[in-house]
Amino acid sequence: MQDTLRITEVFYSLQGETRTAGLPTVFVRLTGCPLRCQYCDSAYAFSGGTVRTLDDILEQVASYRPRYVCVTGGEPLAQPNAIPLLKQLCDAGYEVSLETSGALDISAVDPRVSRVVDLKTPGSKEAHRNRYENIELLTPNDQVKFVICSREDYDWAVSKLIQYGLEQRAGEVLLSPSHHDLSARDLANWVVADNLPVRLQLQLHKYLWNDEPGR
Ligand SMILES: C[S@@+](CC[C@H](N)C(=O)[O-])C[C@H]1O[C@@H](n2cnc3c(N)ncnc32)[C@H](O)[C@@H]1O
Ligand SMILES: Nc1nc2[nH]cc(C(=O)O)c2c(=O)[nH]1
Ligand code: SF4
Ligand SMILES: [Mg+2]
Repeated sequence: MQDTLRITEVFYSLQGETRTAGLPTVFVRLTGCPLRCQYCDSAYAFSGGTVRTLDDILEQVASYRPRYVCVTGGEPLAQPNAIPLLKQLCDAGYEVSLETSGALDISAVDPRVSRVVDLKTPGSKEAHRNRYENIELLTPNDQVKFVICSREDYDWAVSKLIQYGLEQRAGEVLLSPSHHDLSARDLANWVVADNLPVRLQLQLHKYLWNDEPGR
């Protein structure tokens, strides 16, 4: 029996988020998530999907001849075979990133992978799922993200930034407005007013293609 994963979609687009925003990237979206963030834009990946072998997934990724590959979901780390998938993508020579909720242990992820760890804010309604042990594992190859729904979420994110010295641990600290909840302009103005050591990130793909799946 070959290793398999349940997959919602594999597609080639422009990375809309994180430090590689704007770069052509293949996305591998794994099916299923144990969280239910109130803002989730990928709820179509909670169920369904197709069971595929790792070899089959790697073959489709290779067909696009990409430089960057992003493994996302759903929650990728909810499937144990996400770990060998990430390793094999690195072995194939891609620059690999992983989008994760931060609710599951990130320690087994190949160190070549840039782990994008979302610290869930109170506005997500899933902040009780944060696994704070993950913070100690972060390296400059990793990124921490806060999706901000309100001024209260922003103040909470600033307190976590200071409490854990996040900008010393991770290569990037990203603040993203929750799409439909908060204007990017308000968040931008708060970041400048407070002179924060963070990067504002917008979801570029939503400006380009709205909220279509597969983009
Ligand atoms: C769909 S999740 C999949 C990976 C993983 N489950 C996680 O939450 O990181 C990918 C990223 O999109 C973010 N996201 C989801 N819905 C969003 C929204 N409405 N506005 C801004 N970011 C959103 C998540 O917070 C997460 O950082
Ligand atoms: N273009 C594009 N960039 C993305 N970056 C992270 C995404 C995600 O859903 O995790 C995503 C996505 O869905 N589309
Ligand atoms: S953890 Fe990620 S995929 Fe799961 S509900 Fe939250 S944003 Fe959506
Ligand atoms: Mg998305």
